[in-house]
Amino acid sequence: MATGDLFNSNHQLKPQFINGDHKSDVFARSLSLRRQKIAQQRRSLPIASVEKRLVEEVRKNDTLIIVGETGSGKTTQLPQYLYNGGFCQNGGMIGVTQPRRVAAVTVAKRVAEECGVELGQKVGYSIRFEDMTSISTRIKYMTDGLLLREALLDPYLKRYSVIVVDEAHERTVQTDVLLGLLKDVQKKRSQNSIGSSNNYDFVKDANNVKEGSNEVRKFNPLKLIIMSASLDARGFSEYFGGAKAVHVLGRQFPVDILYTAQPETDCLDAALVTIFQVHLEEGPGDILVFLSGQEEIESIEGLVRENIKKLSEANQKLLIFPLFSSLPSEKQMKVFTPAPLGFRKVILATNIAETSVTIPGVKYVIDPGLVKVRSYSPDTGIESLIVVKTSKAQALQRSGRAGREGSGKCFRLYPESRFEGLDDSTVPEIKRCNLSNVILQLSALGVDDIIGFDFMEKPDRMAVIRSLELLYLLGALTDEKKLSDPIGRQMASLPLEPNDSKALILASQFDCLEEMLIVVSMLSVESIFYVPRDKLEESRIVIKSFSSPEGDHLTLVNVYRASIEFLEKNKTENNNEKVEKNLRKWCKDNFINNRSLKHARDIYKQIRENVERMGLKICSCGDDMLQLRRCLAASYFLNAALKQPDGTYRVLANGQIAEIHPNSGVRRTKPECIIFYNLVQTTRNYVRNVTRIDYLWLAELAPQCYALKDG
Ligand SMILES: Nc1ncnc2c1ncn2[C@@H]1O[C@H](COP(=O)(O)OP(=O)(O)OP(=O)(O)O)[C@@H](O)[C@H]1O
Repeated sequence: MATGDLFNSNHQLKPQFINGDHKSDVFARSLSLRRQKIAQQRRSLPIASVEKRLVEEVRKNDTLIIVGETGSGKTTQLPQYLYNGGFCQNGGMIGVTQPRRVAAVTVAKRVAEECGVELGQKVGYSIRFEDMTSISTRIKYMTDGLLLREALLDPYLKRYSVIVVDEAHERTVQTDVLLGLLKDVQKKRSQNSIGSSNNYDFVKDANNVKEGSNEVRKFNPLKLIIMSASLDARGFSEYFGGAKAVHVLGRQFPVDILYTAQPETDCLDAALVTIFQVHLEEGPGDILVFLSGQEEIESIEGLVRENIKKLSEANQKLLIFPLFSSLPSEKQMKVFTPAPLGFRKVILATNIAETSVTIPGVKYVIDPGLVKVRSYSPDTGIESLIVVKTSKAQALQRSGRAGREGSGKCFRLYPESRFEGLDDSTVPEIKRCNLSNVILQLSALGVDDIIGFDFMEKPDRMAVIRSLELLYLLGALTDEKKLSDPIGRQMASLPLEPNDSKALILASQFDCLEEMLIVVSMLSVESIFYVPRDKLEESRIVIKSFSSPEGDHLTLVNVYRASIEFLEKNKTENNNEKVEKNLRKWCKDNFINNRSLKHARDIYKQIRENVERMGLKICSCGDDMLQLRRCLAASYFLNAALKQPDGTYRVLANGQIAEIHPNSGVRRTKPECIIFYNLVQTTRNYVRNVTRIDYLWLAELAPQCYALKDG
């Protein structure tokens, strides 16, 4: 490896001496030490002893199922073995899908480091709104949803010689759709194969045949690998026509599993007690706690902070890091930085840290055994999040996060008898979610018969019908259930939920696309406002200055505009770092989550590029937001609700009763008729992100839904 490569690598090291000529020497030496350590770690992984055999199996089988213990090295090593085994010759790529963004990003970083290359070159990642790849990328980690999107532009996925579907046991809705699609792509590619499966010489011209041309396409066969630590190998093998399954035996380090003697009634309290028990009684090592959501994480965070203060000074060296999906990625990445010497990290995470992720330093896992999942009722059309028990597969993945760099311990906050009673695997998401996005994407891929699509497990018929109805009402599907042109096609090309895509398309007709881009971007991130517990009253007054009496969507526009105005004013600074610093202060003073706002700005930029490419007219409605409200009514008409005499709201489309969420700016004024962005079900039904509309607009702007019923 050339020295230049070493210096380009994406390492975390900092030289210890920084004066004089020693600087680069010391730097190179510590880098070389780290590389030696990594090489040695790689060699000691259980999967290393079967490298040759695995490559051979992939050569011999077009589809292979690989089951191996957590931490055995599947995710990080297999793609490198295949690369070295010649599967990327002449431009083919190895694509590895992950159910979660954080895993795709962190694993890509690690593999780039292991290969000694700069991230984004030979090894890269691609997730929604973030592409870290280049033409040189050969090993690409990505979310399963992203590969689905790629299939829209490249139905034969011809850039890929191998696709690895990692953590397939999670059975996210995207994984399930992807599996059906990959099966089909694989069949089509082998029918038009340029040679045997052993031949991995990509024939350039054959792979560059234009879509839709009459030329005979010739492709390399697509190698497909399905991988997990806790897989129902038989089910997957049957689905793939008796595909071969191989097991990688052994784990690198043992993990002790401990259970409670009795069931715990208060899981949060049990988690809190266990955190301090580990901190005060166990040896060095970081703690990873699995919690069901942001709310639980924030409440435990507060409690841990309070309790730390009660400890002796020597014991106060405990650092807390939250980790959940709506946390901006820079903040998520902080979790992966080692704690300073003498400190212990406690990471409070949702199940985004459950699979594939290695958090350096973690030795202890605390698992209350609960997880928040999507649940969908085809009867009401309401999608909600509910907390359920994990499956055995999930419990296994969680304990697998300890013991990655040495032996570990996992504290399950329930008795062993409960573990025995858990389901083996999680109910596939496709059985419990709104399918409109999936159907839209499949329609764009030419799959019109959703019920007949080769799913590993069929979705609920009623859920399919509901989603078809929604897409039809949005104008995305024709009477024949085919993708409409241009609306449906345009909607499918945007990386958003169907409702949001439709809102953008309509907004260009309502001359408020500029504002709708802001609304959709701001709604794509969670919690634009950040309110510390001890400043509730002060924050309320400040936030009110952005607040629009007409509704929360408009408030979001106000916040965004104010931040842009602030940035414009500071432009003269000519110093980006200073501008960013000023903006951070501005956000802090205004109780705005700086990271969320930045994230929203990035998303805005990307969707704006998308709609520009589609040729939509971008106009601003200025200060008169009437058009924006009308456009919201025209797009989110199924989320319209009317005030009831008791102050609650009745959702017109399905009769559900809900209250306006306490965080909404119109909770007090209670408009007669509202449009909301989402309905969440906790102990009560709450509608969030609410804006006032005129009831009469519904029949005018959404006659397909309201003219007959209420006209
Ligand atoms: N970012 C990292 N920092 C330090 N070590 C890492 C990192 N990523 C991976 N490793 C090491 O490589 C080992 C193998 O990780 P890998 O993700 O390939 O395993 P896996 O078999 O895919 O596990 P899982 O099923 O849990 O995803 C880990 O146990 C750890 O020792």
